[in-house]
Amino acid sequence: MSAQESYVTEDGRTIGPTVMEMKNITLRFGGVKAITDISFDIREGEIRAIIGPNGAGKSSMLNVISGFYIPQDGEVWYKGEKRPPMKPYEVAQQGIARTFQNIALFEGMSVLDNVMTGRMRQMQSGMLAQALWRGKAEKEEVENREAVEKIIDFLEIQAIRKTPVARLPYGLKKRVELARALAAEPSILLLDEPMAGMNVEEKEDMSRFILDVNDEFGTTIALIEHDMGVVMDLSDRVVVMDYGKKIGDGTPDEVRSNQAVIDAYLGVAHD
Ligand SMILES: Nc1ncnc2c1ncn2[C@@H]1O[C@H](COP(=O)(O)OP(=O)(O)OP(=O)(O)O)[C@@H](O)[C@H]1O
Repeated sequence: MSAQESYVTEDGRTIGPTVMEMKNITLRFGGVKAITDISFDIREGEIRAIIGPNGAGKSSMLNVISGFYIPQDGEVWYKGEKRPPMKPYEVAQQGIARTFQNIALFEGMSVLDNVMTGRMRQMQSGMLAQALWRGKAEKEEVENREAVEKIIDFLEIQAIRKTPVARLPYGLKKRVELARALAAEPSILLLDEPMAGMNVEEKEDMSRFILDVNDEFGTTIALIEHDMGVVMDLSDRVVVMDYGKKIGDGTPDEVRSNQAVIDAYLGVAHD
């Protein structure tokens, strides 16, 4: 499949051309090489997982994609253009939203207000415009509320929309974080270990919501995950990292039968 071609998956979803490309990325922290010469692409509309054992470099890679880290070597290409070094907020403005492994919500604020903060990118009118031209600001406010309410409905969190986040159980907080990221209407949604710390039921719920988001909104999703099992049913393609290197890349079936991947997960010594 060429980078420009689209294809239809077995379950009838259309996967488009390449939207993001990591080319020969190397990232060091002092003497530690967290990522060594890794290349892979992300296609429009796909669910792309990056997996690997502890310390493999997954978080580092997610942080390169989201602009938190600038790699010493390599290039990030987005929508056909090489991305210059950017601040994380600039990357977010380009339509790349993320969630965090350790939930980063405003605990004292309600679910609704937390999700509203995800709309910052869409809020055009500044203070002056609001003062001079109330109509525009009001129209925007209505649009923002409508978009947020749609997401709240979609993720089935209506019942807790007024509840302060601090009072919610872990699994629901994760869902609120997903809602906030979605409120930005991202082209690419980055999920940092979305299932970490969840019980089986919460994992099943989160998997379903990730699939539904991808299906309903056509959002491209890249996620990192430690646990190989949970992503295999979810992902179209999987990158496998180990000790900062890419050791596998392909469909879940291809990756599952890759000997280097099996060895890495069984903890077989490497040279
Ligand atoms: N800020 C940092 N400073 C120094 N070394 C770091 C930093 N962040 C990561 N590393 C090192 O880079 C390597 C890759 O770490 P990274 O957190 O990216 O792996 P990971 O696959 O996400 O691991 P985990 O599954 O445990 O979260 C590790 O050796 C780690 O100690």
